[in-house]
Amino acid sequence: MNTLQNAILQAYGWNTYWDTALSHQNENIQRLSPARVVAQFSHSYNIMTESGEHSAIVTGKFEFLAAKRGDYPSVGDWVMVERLPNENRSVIHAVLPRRTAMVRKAAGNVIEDQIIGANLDYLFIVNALNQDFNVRKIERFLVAAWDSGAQPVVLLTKADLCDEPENFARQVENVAPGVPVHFISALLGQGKEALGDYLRAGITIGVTGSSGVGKSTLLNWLAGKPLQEVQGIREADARGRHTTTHRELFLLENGALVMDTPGMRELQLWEAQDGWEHAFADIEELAAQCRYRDCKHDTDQGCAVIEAVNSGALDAKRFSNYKKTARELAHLARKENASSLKTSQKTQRSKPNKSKLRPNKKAYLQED
Ligand SMILES: Nc1nc2c(ncn2[C@@H]2O[C@H](COP(=O)(O)OP(=O)(O)OP(=O)(O)O)[C@@H](O)[C@H]2O)c(=O)[nH]1
Ligand SMILES: [Zn+2]
Repeated sequence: MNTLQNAILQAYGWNTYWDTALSHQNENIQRLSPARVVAQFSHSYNIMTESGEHSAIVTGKFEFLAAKRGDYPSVGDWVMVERLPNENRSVIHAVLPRRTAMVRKAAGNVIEDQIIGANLDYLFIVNALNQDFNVRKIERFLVAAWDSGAQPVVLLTKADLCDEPENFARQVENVAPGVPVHFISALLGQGKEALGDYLRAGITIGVTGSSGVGKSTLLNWLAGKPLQEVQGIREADARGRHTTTHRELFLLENGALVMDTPGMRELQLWEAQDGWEHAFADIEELAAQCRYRDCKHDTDQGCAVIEAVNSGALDAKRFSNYKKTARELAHLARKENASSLKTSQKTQRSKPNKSKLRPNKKAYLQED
């Protein structure tokens, strides 16, 4: 069938990009049907197929071949499935290569990447215009956004509580040159028009920000109704009772898709070397002018960064956040090296790119 003509797949974001991506997969994968993951449970998924919502599990072979947590499907992924005849169930054979991915490194004894949202076009970074306003937090969410490949957009909510929002916007612009900043008041219903640029048919948007900044309020306001109720397709279960389908990817009336996963709500620290360099590009630029190439920016011995802090050209707080983030990333990197060393000693046969967190450009699991 022509997947580009299917109204459901199209509504969930299937387009020529994905059609081309699929054409690069092998024939066994091409024979399957595409579907998008709309919710994730511990051992199963809800997916949107060309004939509506199904529950799904991965095949035994998929499980066998999966080397790490990030190989498994995640909300927002396009998966290739076999639909079981006369049932609202499917089995997942493969994940199409992710266009963007929000990756969280779970720091435990073993570092495992966790995909908390796939194929986002935009990441809305939400911060409130009250005493919770925190430009350092925005900086860190930006690292995550740049690293994921999604385009960041800063939304300053609760604008009704603030007399001079422009002051706050300037602070954001200082740490995030070029990143759009918008004011929102869900209370007064202000600021929706500016979001029209992002909320377009087939575009997927993630929402992140600390607890209480107004994410749920924002999402419900954008949807026009409480989201879980909007999308909660009521289905009869075996006993004939009604249950509401759990969702983490929602289709709004204007055609945009919004992702609201528990993991994305409160991002921890990110494995995010690339994103970090991008978020602190100004400091990296200064660092290039330090006298010593391995300058740690601790003493002012020819250190261009310290010099900039002393002269006021660089905000001391921004510099301290830079150092703090650097230390945490270094700590995670050490842990990762230690754990991948352990794994390779244990198995002796190395699986490709095991410790690499960036998404592969090939489908995670290929049928033979
Ligand atoms: N004054 C004002 N209050 C708002 C606005 N948006 C949200 N709030 C309030 O802020 C509080 C927190 O809002 P939520 O939407 O629950 O925040 P959240 O970010 O979803 O919080 P978590 O669910 O903990 O992640 C609620 O009491 C909202 O009514 C706004 O635009 N103006
Ligand atoms: Zn230096």
